[in-house]
Amino acid sequence: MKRLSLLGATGSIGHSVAKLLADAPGLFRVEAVAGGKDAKALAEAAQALGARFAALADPAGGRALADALAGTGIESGAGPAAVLEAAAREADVVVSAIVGVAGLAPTVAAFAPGRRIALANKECLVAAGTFFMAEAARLGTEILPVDSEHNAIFQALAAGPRRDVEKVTLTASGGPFRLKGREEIARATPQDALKHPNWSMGAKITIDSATLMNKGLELIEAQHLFGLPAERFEAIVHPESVVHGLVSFIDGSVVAGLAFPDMCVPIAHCLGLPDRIATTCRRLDLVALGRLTFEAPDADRFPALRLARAAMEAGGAVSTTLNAANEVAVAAFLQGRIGLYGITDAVAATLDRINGGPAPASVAEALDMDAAARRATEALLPKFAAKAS
Ligand SMILES: NC(=O)C1=CN([C@@H]2O[C@H](COP(=O)(O)OP(=O)(O)OC[C@H]3O[C@@H](n4cnc5c(N)ncnc54)[C@H](OP(=O)(O)O)[C@@H]3O)[C@@H](O)[C@H]2O)C=CC1
Ligand SMILES: CC(=O)[C@@H](O)[C@H](O)COP(=O)(O)O
Ligand SMILES: [Mn+2]
Repeated sequence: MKRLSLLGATGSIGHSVAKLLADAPGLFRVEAVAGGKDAKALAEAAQALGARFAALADPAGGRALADALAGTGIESGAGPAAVLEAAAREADVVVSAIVGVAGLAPTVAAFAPGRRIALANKECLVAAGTFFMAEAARLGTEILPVDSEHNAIFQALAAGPRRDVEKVTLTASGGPFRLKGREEIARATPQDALKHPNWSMGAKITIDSATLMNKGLELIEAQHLFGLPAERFEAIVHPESVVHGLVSFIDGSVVAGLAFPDMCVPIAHCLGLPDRIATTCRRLDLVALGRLTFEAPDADRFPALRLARAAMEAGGAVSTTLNAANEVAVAAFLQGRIGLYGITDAVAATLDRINGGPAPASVAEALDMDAAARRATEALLPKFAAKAS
C-alpha cells in the first residue's frame, strides 16, 4: 500500500482526491493532510481519510482542530511550520493542491528522493518554475501534472521524442463570458464570474478561467513542465472541455488527450502511474456529445492571455510578479473592490512598475519578490476601484 499526503485536503481538488481514494480502497494509506483556515473541514477530511497527521496553516485554528480530533488518535498541528511538517513526512506521493503561491514552500518541502508529487498547484510553477523544476530534479523527485490540460499533454508526449514536437496546444473552455461583449464583461459580478460552464472548482481558479488568466498561467506552467521553447505553446478555445491538450509532431501527427471534464481522471492517472486505477469517473460518450468545437481566443476581450504570454516570453521574474499581482487582484474582485477588467488592469500596471530581473533561485527569493509585487498591486488597486460595477 502506498503512503499519500494531501496538501489542500479541504478544497475542490482535495475532495476529488478523497473521492478517488474511496473508489480505490486498499491502494493508498493517508499519512498527512493540510489545509488553510477551516479547522472543522480539515478535521472531517483527516477522519474520513484516516490520516495520521493534520496541519492547519492558520495558527488561530489550532485549538479548534485539536479539539475536533481529540480521541481520534490523529495528531495535529497549526501554523506554517506544521504545514511544512505535513508536506515533509514520509510518503510515496504528495498531492499538491493548496491554492496560490502559498503552496510553493510546502510543495518544495515535500521534495525527497524517489517521491512523486502529483501537482495541481500551478502558481508555484508560475512564480518559481525554473527553481522548482531544477530543485525537483536535483533531489530526484518526480513531478506529475494533475492540471487537466497538462496531464493530457503529458500522456500525449509519450507518443514521440520531445525533439520532434512541433506544437503543444492547451484548450480553454472560454469561461462564462466567452460569448459576451466587453461592456457586459466589465459589469460582471463575482457571482456571474463564479459560474464556470464545465468545471466545479475553487473560487480563485474559477475567476482565472473567467478572465482567461488561467490559460495564461497554464501556458507558463506547461513551459516549465515540458521544457520546450515558448513559441511552441498555444491556447485555443474549446467550449466543451473534452479535448484537454494536444501534441503536434513534425510528421503531421496530432495526439490528443480526451476525457469527460472531471478532475477524477487526471488525478487517477497521476496516482496510478505506471499502472491505471480502475475508477468510476464519468465516461466520455462522444456520440451523445455529437460535436466538438474550437475557436481562436479573443485577446481584446480577454487581455490576460496576452499579459501572460508576454511574461512567458520575457522569462526571469516577470511571471513571479504576474502571479502575485493576479492573486491580489482576484481577491479584490471577489471582495467587490474592482471590476473584472480591474484584474488585468492591475496586473498590467504592476508589471509596468516592477522590473523583471532574474528568476528567483530559491523559495525565499520567490516569496520576497511575491511580497514586493503584492504591495505594489495593493497600492495600485484604488486606481481601478472606480471601474467596479
Ligand atoms: N479545482 C480544480 O479542478 C483544479 C485546480 N487546480 C489548481 O489546484 C489548486 C487548488 O485548487 P482548488 O482545489 O480549486 O482550490 P480550493 O480553493 O478549492 O482549495 C484550496 C485548498 O488550499 C487550502 N489552503 C489555502 N491556503 C492555504 C495555506 N496557506 N496553507 C495550506 N493550505 C491552504 C484550502 O484550505 P481552506 O479550505 O481551509 O481554505 C483548501 O484546502 C490551485 O492551484 C488550482 O489552480 C488545477 C486544475 C484544476
Ligand atoms: C480543470 C482544469 O484543469 C482547469 O484548469 C480548467 O481548465 C479551467 O477551465 P478553463 O479552460 O476555463 O480555464
Ligand atoms: Mn487546467
